[in-house]
Amino acid sequence: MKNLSYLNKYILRYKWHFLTGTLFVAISVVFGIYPAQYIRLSFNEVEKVIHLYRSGAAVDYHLLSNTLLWYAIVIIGSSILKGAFTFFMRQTIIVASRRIEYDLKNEIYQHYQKLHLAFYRKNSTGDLMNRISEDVSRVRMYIGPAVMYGINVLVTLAIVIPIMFSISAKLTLYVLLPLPVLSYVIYHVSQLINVRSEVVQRKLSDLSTLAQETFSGIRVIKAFSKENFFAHLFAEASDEYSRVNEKLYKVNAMFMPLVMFLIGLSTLLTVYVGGMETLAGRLTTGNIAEFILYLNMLTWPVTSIGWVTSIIQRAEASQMRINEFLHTEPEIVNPTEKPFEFKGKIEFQNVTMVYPDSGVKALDNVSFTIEPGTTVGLVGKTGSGKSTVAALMLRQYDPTNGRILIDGHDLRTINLEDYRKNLGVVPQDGYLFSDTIYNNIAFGLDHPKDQVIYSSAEIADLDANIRDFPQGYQTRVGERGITLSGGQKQRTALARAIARRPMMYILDDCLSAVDTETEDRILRNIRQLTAQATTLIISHRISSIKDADKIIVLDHGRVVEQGTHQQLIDAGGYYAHMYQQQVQSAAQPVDLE
Ligand SMILES: Nc1ncnc2c1ncn2[C@@H]1O[C@H](COP(=O)(O)OP(=O)(O)OP(=O)(O)O)[C@@H](O)[C@H]1O
Repeated sequence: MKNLSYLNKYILRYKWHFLTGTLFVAISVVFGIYPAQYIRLSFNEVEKVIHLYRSGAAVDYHLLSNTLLWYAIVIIGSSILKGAFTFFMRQTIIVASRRIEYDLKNEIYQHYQKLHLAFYRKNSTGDLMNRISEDVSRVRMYIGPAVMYGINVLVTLAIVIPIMFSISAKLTLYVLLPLPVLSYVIYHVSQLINVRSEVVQRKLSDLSTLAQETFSGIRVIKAFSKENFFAHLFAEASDEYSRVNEKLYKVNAMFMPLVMFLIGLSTLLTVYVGGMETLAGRLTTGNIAEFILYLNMLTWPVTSIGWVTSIIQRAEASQMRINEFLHTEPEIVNPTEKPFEFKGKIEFQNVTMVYPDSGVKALDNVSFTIEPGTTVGLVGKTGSGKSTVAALMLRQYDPTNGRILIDGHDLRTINLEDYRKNLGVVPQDGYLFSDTIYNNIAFGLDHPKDQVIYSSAEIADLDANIRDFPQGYQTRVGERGITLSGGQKQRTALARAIARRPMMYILDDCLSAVDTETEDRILRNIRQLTAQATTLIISHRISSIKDADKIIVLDHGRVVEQGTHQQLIDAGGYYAHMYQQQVQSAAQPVDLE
């Protein structure tokens, strides 16, 4: 219960729901008692009349039928009221549990949003999804049904058992004897059902993951003629799923017969012991009928003790997993609310970056300066640390050593939101949302205007392409939408950054799928748009950065050279060699043999 105590704040928030719910439970139990008592009275009335008849005395049948009719009305009326209050009980407690489920999901989701990128690398998407859906559902079972039936058990036992004892302590003890056994058995069967359901759930999720992978990778599967292989994998996974499902059905099938057997045993004991007591003159036949009804009232609550216990155990395990995420502190938080106006100067001072999860040293003692309004090229071979520079500039990670100054202030001390608002970032993999092209370009804007969206697409050399689509800017991309070409995707991601009219562009190899001519045109367009904007172009293609005011050359995480294209060519070092290689391979005739 230690982990579940986290939910107390929510239970307190909805305390009135729970308090009125408890009251409704009590009222419904009280109304459940009347039918039992009036059944006893009816039996006693009929027994009295039988005695009178046998003794030859006059019998007032009219009075008897009136009395029985009146009892019947009370029995039906209280049953209806019991039903009504059970309905109110569900409306309060179950509704509160649904609201708590909603609040908890939102809390987890908002917390996810605050967490740093390393957290997302450590935990799989499936795990994140499971905690917000599966685990929260299990926790809801505790707040809703478990609390409701828990209250029901307590109230029913507290009201019914004293009444039973007041009639016959002996009969009560005999009748209650099988009930703890019932509860214990239900607990074990429920545990078994839970364990097997979890296995079924896991197999189902394996099956869905396989199906999802197949659909996402269908092009590769077809290209490699692997359809039969995947069909075979799917059949195997399906067989496994139905095998574990059969095992679950077996325990499920045991559940009801077991309950019925134990309830039957209790009823048998009531009739037998009650009959003996009636013969001894200590009870009436009405009492036996009354006891059978009390027994019916107790059966479900006592059964539910086992069920509720197993729900609580599962909820505890789920809440533990949820708490583990909720207690993960975001490593990068906005340090201040003080407004920050970014002018465009960035300075890396002896920056070293070792990724905490992989231990890879991506940058080693890197120093450089980017002056406001200039265009800087960052070039290097694959894996040399270029994207890491961009990630550090965005403060997606903090450097292991050294510091990054933004207009002279340490990046760790400035208002992150204000700073990031001024950046137009186009990552290597410019993710697009399953939405219209228009909305994808407008993503970073609070109040998008058509003119800004269209002009941004024009600057990214995309407008003509979009207008060729039958639905133009309203064309949907991604799932259930059209498939954009690699270059179109990259240019849409670029238009999204341009639409913000940022102070600084960080273009991380984002035009690799676009031909060099178009790339030149786009970069010229950006320069024309904002002369004051600072631009960092990351590329392994020298043609993309050769016109930059400054070029920084990275190799194995170290800055090996800095200067303009001409200076670096003249120096005849690493850059000049790289340039030579790229020029040669571009000029190489393609061997068609
Ligand atoms: N999030 C991360 N966690 C752990 N290691 C990482 C992470 N990102 C990059 N690395 C590692 O850091 C090194 C530098 O990677 P980085 O992406 O910065 O290189 P790059 O120059 O941008 O390469 P490319 O041109 O192929 O994109 C690589 O060895 C990479 O495996």
